[in-house]
Amino acid sequence: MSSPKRTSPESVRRVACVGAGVIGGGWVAHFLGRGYDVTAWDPAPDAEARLRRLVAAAWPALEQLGLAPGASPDRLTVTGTLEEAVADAEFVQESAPEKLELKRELLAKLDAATPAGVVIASSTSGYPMTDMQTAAAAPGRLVVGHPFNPPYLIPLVEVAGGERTDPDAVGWLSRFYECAGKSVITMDREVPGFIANRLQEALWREALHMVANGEATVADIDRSITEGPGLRWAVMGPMLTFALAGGEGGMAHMLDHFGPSLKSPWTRLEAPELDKELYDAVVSGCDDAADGRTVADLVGERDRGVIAVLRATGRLPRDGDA
Ligand SMILES: NC(=O)C1=CN([C@@H]2O[C@H](COP(=O)(O)OP(=O)(O)OC[C@H]3O[C@@H](n4cnc5c(N)ncnc54)[C@H](O)[C@@H]3O)[C@@H](O)[C@H]2O)C=CC1
Ligand SMILES: C[N+](C)(C)CC(=O)CC(=O)[O-]
Repeated sequence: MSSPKRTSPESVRRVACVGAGVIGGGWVAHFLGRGYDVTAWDPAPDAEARLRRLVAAAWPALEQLGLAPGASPDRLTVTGTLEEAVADAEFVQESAPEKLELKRELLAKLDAATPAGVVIASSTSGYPMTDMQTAAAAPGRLVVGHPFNPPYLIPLVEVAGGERTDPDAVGWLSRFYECAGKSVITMDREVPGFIANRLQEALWREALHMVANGEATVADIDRSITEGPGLRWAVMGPMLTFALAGGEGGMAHMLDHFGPSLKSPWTRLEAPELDKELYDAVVSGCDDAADGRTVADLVGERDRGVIAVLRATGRLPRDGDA
């Protein structure tokens, strides 16, 4: 079967956003800031007013991030029907409520209304595309593109196809998001919750246990992250952060020293077996991620980054402040 003709990711100019709440509206703001023409459709009676307020509120942040030439909120058209929104689209982003049956029906409708070949992405927070593409006539162009709130500020988007998704559509979507200024993780298989939401949910689950047991207050939970590991995570992910906990010995020393604590009652989730395969994958993964940077380089980078985050969040005076 030959691949359908679609505009190259670099040449896309017209984007449609279907569902314009918190995330759909955030996508609209992002694409407008990047200089695209955006059409949007949402069935709620107050959707257009809400969307235009969201875009206006986001615009100062978009200006600070740097607008693309010609970018303007005036390039947003809110349509009266789903069909009008997607009629000329070169890419469609679906951000309707997280209900499986609704997504199935909506993706099938979008597939029927969108020009052949055009890729349709779903913002779903966790449904595998295999479960959502069942009713579509052309499921090959349906891909998950999971953003983070707000999509105009948080760079990450996770891309994953379903069993019936055409691999070319996955590759196209990843490249398109890169052209649109996103930081993309392309997954080669479906994992419910993708990568980041699985990590977030593990933390969230532990937090809820502690609140339910009266072991920590909601404020304790939040401060334990914003004044603790969260500051480092903005600079370096949990893997390299813990590699630095091993000092000059890096992740291997960290695992030898603290690996056995995986089995401690620190977590209420079941721990994986720290066998040799996992040990080696984590150690060599950290070496790859360091990409030639020494421990001293990484320590300097982390420290400068954490100080910048402390300044940016007003916990340290900014350069030039009295
Ligand atoms: N809120 C968040 O932090 C994140 C949400 N997501 C995902 O984004 C999607 C949208 O979530 P939110 O924006 O938070 O929800 P929301 O409730 O803020 O917005 C949903 C919008 O969809 C509209 N809608 C209702 N039925 C529709 C239909 N049949 N077709 C098109 N639009 C319809 C609603 O009027 C509403 O404006 C969900 O799949 C969610 O899992 C993804 C990342 C983060
Ligand atoms: C709460 N949530 C599961 C909808 C969050 C996300 O999906 C991503 C985010 O913005 O953290």
